[in-house]
Amino acid sequence: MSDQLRAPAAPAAEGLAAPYDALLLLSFGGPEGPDDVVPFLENVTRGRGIPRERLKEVGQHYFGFGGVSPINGQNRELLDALRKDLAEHGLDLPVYWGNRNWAPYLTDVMREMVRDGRRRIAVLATSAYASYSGCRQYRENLADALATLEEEGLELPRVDKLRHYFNHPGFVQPMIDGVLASLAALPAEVRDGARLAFTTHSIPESAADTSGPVEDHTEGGAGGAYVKQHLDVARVIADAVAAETGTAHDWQLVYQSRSGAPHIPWLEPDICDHLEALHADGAPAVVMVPIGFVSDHMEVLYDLDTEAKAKAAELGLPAERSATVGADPRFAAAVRELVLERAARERGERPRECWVGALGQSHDLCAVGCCPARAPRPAAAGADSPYA
Ligand SMILES: CC1=C(CCC(=O)O)c2cc3nc(cc4[nH]c(cc5[nH]c(cc1n2)c(C)c5CCC(=O)O)c(CCC(=O)O)c4C)C(CCC(=O)O)=C3C
Ligand SMILES: [Fe+2]
Repeated sequence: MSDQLRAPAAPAAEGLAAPYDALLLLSFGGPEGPDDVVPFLENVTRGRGIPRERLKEVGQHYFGFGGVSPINGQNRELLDALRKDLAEHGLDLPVYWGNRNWAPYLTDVMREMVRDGRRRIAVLATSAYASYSGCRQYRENLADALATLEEEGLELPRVDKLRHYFNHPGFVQPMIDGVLASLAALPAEVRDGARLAFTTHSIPESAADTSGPVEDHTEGGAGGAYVKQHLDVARVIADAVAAETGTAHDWQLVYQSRSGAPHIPWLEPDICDHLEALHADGAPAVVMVPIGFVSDHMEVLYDLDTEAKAKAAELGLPAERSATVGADPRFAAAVRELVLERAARERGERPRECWVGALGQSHDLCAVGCCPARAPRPAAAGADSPYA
């Protein structure tokens, strides 16, 4: 474990949540039974041009698990962990939960918050990195919800989206422990030679290139913030694992869960192709580390635990999948710290920065042009927000 990771929590953790009077957990949503699957996929893909074949295939992933996505259960566990952590720290901050694609829907929850008298809302999205899907799209969802409340004549609350937490120690440390546990679960004779395959959601190369602040967008498709942030986290985890085990495991960042039309380039290599390459290279074992996912989403249960594990078995390659952060108490504590440090900055104070790796602390407010959409739409909680 590096010294940086041992660092105590930011002093902001002792502060108050003012000006915030509520915390909103903003997530993707998922089906809770077979009848939900098709309407859920229609919600996800409305206007996004995903081929029918791909939708049928993804529907089968959900039906294979009884039509139930793990994501809502994971969010309920996280809510419990957050409420427990806040209560233990004497913070009387109500926590709400709303989704982009399934009940409880964001707009309904925001309406409830307004009726409960909430005026200033801190928002935690269940996506740790910069990208259109993981950041701006949530900001568009917030703007849509505010627009609806405005039409209904309600007084609008102010919403602030908490910064990207990919490099927060409370997000990274549980994953380091997860990798150590997966290495320990491998047969002793292949453990030292095991490779680490860090995985995240593939996105279109064009979306990757334009992810993050404009000054981060690089010429020639070398990748914007999305790839840089994942590489940073992967390096921190690999270094910490090497320090703990005394063995430097070769590692690579690879991708999973590609959708979209085949002629459009998405980030590669895919995890299954990577497993073949590792096998051909004589790797004795692999640990798959889903750093791109906050909890065990369907992408983790199907694309890694089902499909990639089957590929590894076919190759005779011992493979483990390490744990996602989920409702780890250290992550719940990190969320509290994110709220309190932002609250302190909103009050004009300068709380100590809290991050690991090489990229530094992420911005509070997305600048104009950050993670642009293909077709520009209003987005809240950024420099280009039409709302206060
Ligand atoms: C970067 C990223 C994250 C990580 C950040 C974050 O966590 O937000 C993420 C999360 C998720 N994606 C999810 C599900 C789906 N994503 C799809 C489609 C797409 N995802 C994309 C990107 C991402 N997605 C993209 C560029 C598309 C193409 C269409 C488009 O441009 O929008 C489709 C359509 C079918 C398909 O094509 O796969 C489904 C069903 C679920 C729920 C899983 C569960 O039920 O547990 C979660 C958490
Ligand atoms: Fe997705």
